[in-house]
Parts: sequence; structure tokens; C-alpha cells
Amino acid sequence: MEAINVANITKRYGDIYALEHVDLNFEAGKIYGLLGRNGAGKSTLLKAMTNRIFPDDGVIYLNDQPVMENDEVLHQMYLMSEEDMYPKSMKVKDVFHWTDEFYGCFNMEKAKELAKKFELNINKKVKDLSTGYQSIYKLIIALSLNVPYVFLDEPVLGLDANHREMFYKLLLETYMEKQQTIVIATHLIEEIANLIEEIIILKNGKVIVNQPIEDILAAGYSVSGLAKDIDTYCEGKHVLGYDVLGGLKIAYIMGEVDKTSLKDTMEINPLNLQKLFVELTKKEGEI
Ligand SMILES: Nc1ncnc2c1ncn2[C@@H]1O[C@H](COP(=O)(O)OP(=O)(O)OP(=O)(O)O)[C@@H](O)[C@H]1O
Repeated sequence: MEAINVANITKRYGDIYALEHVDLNFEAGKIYGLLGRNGAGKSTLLKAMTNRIFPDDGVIYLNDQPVMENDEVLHQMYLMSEEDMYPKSMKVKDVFHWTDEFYGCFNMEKAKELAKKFELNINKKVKDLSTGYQSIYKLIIALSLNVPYVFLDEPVLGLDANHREMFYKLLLETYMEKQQTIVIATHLIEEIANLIEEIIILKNGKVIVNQPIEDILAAGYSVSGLAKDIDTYCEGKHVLGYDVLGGLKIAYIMGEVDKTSLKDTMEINPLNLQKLFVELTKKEGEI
């Protein structure tokens, strides 16, 4: 079932098209990965979906209702982003309190429990938190709010590896329990590869990939071997790109695996999401 419909959204900043004719559907109860290089339009899209900015063209609907200045709809969504919604001089526990006041569906008990897990002192002012903890307190809000739509813009910014793993685990547990619609925008592609069901890739404000992660990974493969053998093997194939390591070459190929011209010295492997992303979003002339 389609829950959010992004219909023909365009957002310009001067001459720059942050988003250009973007059409997307988000189904209820799924986890989406929103990927794109720096400046691709990820944050702009999430902000438009949550009414933080207004598109120049197009409409965004949540269950057929426009999100624009629609309080009823906005109370069903939470966007976690770098932007602070409250003054930085506020204590974390007060941010929790006001979030509860605004949404009316904040699980304070869970938030306090998570704060203990992450060793976050909720009596501290937001401005006194380290970079990692500035993300952590917002993640705790995202995990403790009982809203059906959660948008996470760079959720693990500044978190150490242990805290990142903890967060992914907690996010999955929360998702299993509440079956929310979750959209995660991140550059840490491999870290979310096992978490997401659907993948959206933006490039220069346009959607270039929008499909189940399984499908896109199954649509191609990589082959490695001696450079000259790989070059011969790749003739006539849809090659996304190459990596060269000494005399060894790896080619990233779209299409069904062709075993007919494969040599014993060559090895076939599945595509990896990060590699696929890099190849699909490379600029001309970039290595
Ligand atoms: N308030 C603004 N004023 C001017 N230009 C903006 C503004 N917000 C975004 N942009 C521009 O719109 C484009 C898309 O930016 P956006 O922040 O959505 O990208 P992003 O994919 O989230 O990037 P990153 O991964 O670097 O955070 C960029 O070219 C950016 O410079």
C-alpha cells in the first residue's frame, strides 16, 4: 500500500535544482535507504516531505492528504536531522518533555532507558554534548516516538562504531515492533545494506534508482581476473566500471552472468551495494 506519494517535486535554489521532477512512492511499513552523493538532494527531499521547506512545484501526499501545513499529517512524522528544533541551551530531558507535548505519543520510559544504554546524561544541555551525543539524543527521540513515519538524515553522524551497531540493532527492534515506514539517508552504505528493503538513489536532484535492494543487486555481478582476460570478457557487455589492482582487474557488469567465455582463472562475485553506488554516481572523468 502506498503511504507517501511524492508527485513531481521540483525545488530550486537560484540556478541550482536541488530536486527536479521527483516522483516517488513510499509504501507503509518498509525501510528505505536514500542514497546520493554530497549535494544530490537527499536532505532537501526529506525536508520537503516533512514540510520544513516548500517545493517550487509538485505536491507531497501522506495517505492522500497534502503534507503542506497540515498539522494532522505532520504529527505522524518525525525527521531527525542535523538541524535543531529546540534551542541548544535546553537540557536533553526538556527536549524529551517538549517532544512529548508536541506529539503526544512519546515513550518517555523507553527514552530514559535508551539514554542509560547509550550513557547519555539527559541533565546536560544540548550545546554541551559532544558531536556523537548530539546525534544520539535525536536518535533516542526517533526510537521512542510512536509515529508511523520516521525520516533519518545522516542518523549516525559522529557516532563511534559501537554506538552505530547499537543504533542499527535498536532501529530494527523498534521496526519489528511498530512496523513503521522508515527512510534513512546516509553515506555509510554498507552499514545499512542489510537493514533496508528498498533503495532510492538521487543524482543531481533526480531519481536514478528506485527499486528493491535485492533486485538491483541481482541485476549485475562483478568479475575479476587478469586484466587482459577481463578486457576480452567484457567486450559487448554493459560494464559500469572497473577497479585495477596491479595486474588484476575487476569489472562491474550489469546483466545476467555469462559463463560461456569465463576462464578458470576468473572469479564471479555478487555486486556490492557501495560499489554499485560508486559506479552509478561517478562523474565524467572521475576515477
Ligand atoms: N538553503 C539552501 N540554499 C541554497 N542552496 C541550497 C540550500 N539547501 C540546499 N541547497 C543546495 O541544494 C543541493 C542539494 O542539497 P542537499 O542538502 O539536499 O543535498 P544532500 O544530498 O543532502 O547532500 P549531503 O550528502 O552533502 O548532505 C545542493 O547543491 C545544495 O548546495
